[in-house]
Amino acid sequence: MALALLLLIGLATLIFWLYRLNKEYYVLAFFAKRVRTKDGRPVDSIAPTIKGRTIFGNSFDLFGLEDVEIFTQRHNRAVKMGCSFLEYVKGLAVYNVIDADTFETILNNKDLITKGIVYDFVHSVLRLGLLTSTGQKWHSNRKLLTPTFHFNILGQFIEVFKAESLKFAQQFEGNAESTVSLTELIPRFTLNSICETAMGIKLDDMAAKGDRYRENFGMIENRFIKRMGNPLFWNDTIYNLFGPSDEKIFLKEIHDFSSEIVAKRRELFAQEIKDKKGSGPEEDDIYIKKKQRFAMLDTLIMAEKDGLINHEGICEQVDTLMFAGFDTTSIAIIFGLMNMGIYQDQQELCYQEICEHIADDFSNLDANQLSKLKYLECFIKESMRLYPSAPSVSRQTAKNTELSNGLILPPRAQIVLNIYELHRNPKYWSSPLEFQPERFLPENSKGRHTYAYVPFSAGQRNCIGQKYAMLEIKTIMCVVLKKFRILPIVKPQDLVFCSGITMGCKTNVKVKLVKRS
Ligand code: HEM
Repeated sequence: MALALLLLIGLATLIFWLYRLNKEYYVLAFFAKRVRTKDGRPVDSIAPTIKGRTIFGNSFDLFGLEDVEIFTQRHNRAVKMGCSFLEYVKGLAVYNVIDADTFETILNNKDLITKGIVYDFVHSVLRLGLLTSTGQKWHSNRKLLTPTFHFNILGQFIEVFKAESLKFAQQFEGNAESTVSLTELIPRFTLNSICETAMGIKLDDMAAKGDRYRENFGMIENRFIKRMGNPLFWNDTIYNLFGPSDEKIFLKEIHDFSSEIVAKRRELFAQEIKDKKGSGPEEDDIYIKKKQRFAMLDTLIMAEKDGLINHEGICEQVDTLMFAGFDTTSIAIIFGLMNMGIYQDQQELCYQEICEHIADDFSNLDANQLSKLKYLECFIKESMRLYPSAPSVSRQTAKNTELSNGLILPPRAQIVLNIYELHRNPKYWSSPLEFQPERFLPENSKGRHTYAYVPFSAGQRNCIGQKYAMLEIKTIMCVVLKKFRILPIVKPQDLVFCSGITMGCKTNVKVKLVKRS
C-alpha cells in the first residue's frame, strides 16, 4: 500500500515536472527550447505554431517526401498560415518568416550572421567559403573579395558576357526557328561566363569536364534534399556511416575540377606578371587600369603571397564563387527568357528599348548603355520576384534573441527567410501571381516595404555578386532579343517546382527562337 502510494506520488511528480518542463521545452520534439514573448503575450498571437504530422512536433514532417512534395508542403503551409509561423523540429525551434518587417529585423541584426544548420549539409562541397562561413573568417574574406566586385572590374567582364551570349545565339542563327531547351543550355553559358570572368580560365578545352561538374552538383543537391527530409541524417557521423556512399565520388570530381582551374590560373597569372615586368614601370598595377582583364581569382592568389589566405582557403572561395555564380544566374536567365516568350507585349517593349540603346553589332554594349535599359530591368526584377533563384535563406541564433515583434528566440533557433513566399505575399503585392514588370517603375514602387523584395537578400550578408548578375542577365537578354523573337512553349501552370539548394524546377523549360529578319 505504502509502495503504491509512493509510486503514485512519484508518477504525479514526474507528470508535474514534465508539464512544467513542457512549458519551456517542446518535450516530444526532442526537447526543443520554446520561443517566448517579451511581454508574456501568447506566442501564437505573434507567430502561430503549425501542427506536426506526428506527436514529435514537426520533426518528421518532411520524412519520406520527395523534393516536389517538400516544395509543395512548404508552400501550402505558408499559404495556409498567411503569416510567419513556428515549427519545432528535432530539438530546434524553426521560425518561418514570410513578412517584410521580420525580414528587415533579421537581415539588419549584426548578431545574426551565422547561417542555419542546413548549410552544414553543403560544407562537404563548399567547405567554409564566403557563403557558408561565419565570424572572423567570413569578415576577413568578405573584405578581401569585395574589391573584386568593383564596378570597374565588372565593366570589363561585359566583353566576356557578350562573347558567350553571341556563342549561345550562334547555335540557332542558321535556322529560321529553333526549339531551345533553356534548362539544358543556359547553365553551360553561365558556367563558361563565371569561369572566364571570376577564374580567368576559358572552359573551351574543358567543356566536357564543365558538363560533368554541373551534373555532379545536381547529384549533391539531390542528396541535400534527402538529408533535409530525414532528421536522423542531420548528424554528420550518422550520415557518413549510413548515408549514400557514392557522394564522395561526386565531391572528388567537383573539387578536382576547381583545383584544376586554380592550377591553370596560377600558371597564366604568373606568366602575365612576367610578361608585364618587361613592358615598363606603369604596367605594375595589375588590377584595374590594364587593357588586360583581371580575374577575381587573381586577388586570392595575390593574397596568398601576403599570407592572408592559403591554398585550401583559395579552393573554398573558388568552389563557392563558381557554385553561387553559375546556378543562380542560370535560373534567373531561364525564367527571364521563358517569361519573354509568355508575355509578348512586354517582350516587344524590351525589344524596342534595346534597339534604341544598343547598336546592331553590339559594339556599344557596355555598362553605361545597359544602365539605360530601364524597362528591361523592371522585366528581370519581376521575373525574379516570381522565380527567385534562392527561394529561401536561413540563419541561426547564438543566444536568446529578442525581435522587434516581441518574440524571444532561444539559442540555436533556425530562422528561415522564405523569399519565394515573401515575393508572393498579397500584403505587399496586388494580384501577386500576375506578371507585371510595371510594378517596379519608380512611381509604382513608392510606399512599398523596402524588404518586400529581396532576391539578393540584404544587410551584411547580401549577395556579393548582384551587380555582376544583373550585367550578365541583361547582356544575354540584349543579344537574344535582338537576334530572335521568343515564342512560348511552356506555361507558368506547367512548371513543377521542387526543393533544392536553389530554386528547383522539374520542368524542362523550352522556348521557340524565331530569327528576326
Ligand atoms: C541572379 C543571380 C543571383 C541571385 C538571385 C543571388 C542570390 C543570393 C542570395 C539570396 C544570397 C544570400 C544567401 C544567404 O544568405 O545564405 C547570396 C549570397 C552570395 N552570393 Fe549571390 N546571387 C546571385 C548571383 C551571384 C553571383 C553571380 C555570384 C558570384 C559571382 C554570387 C556570389 C554570392 C556569394 C559569394 C554569396 C555569399 C555572400 C556572403 O555571405 O558574404 N551570387 N546570393
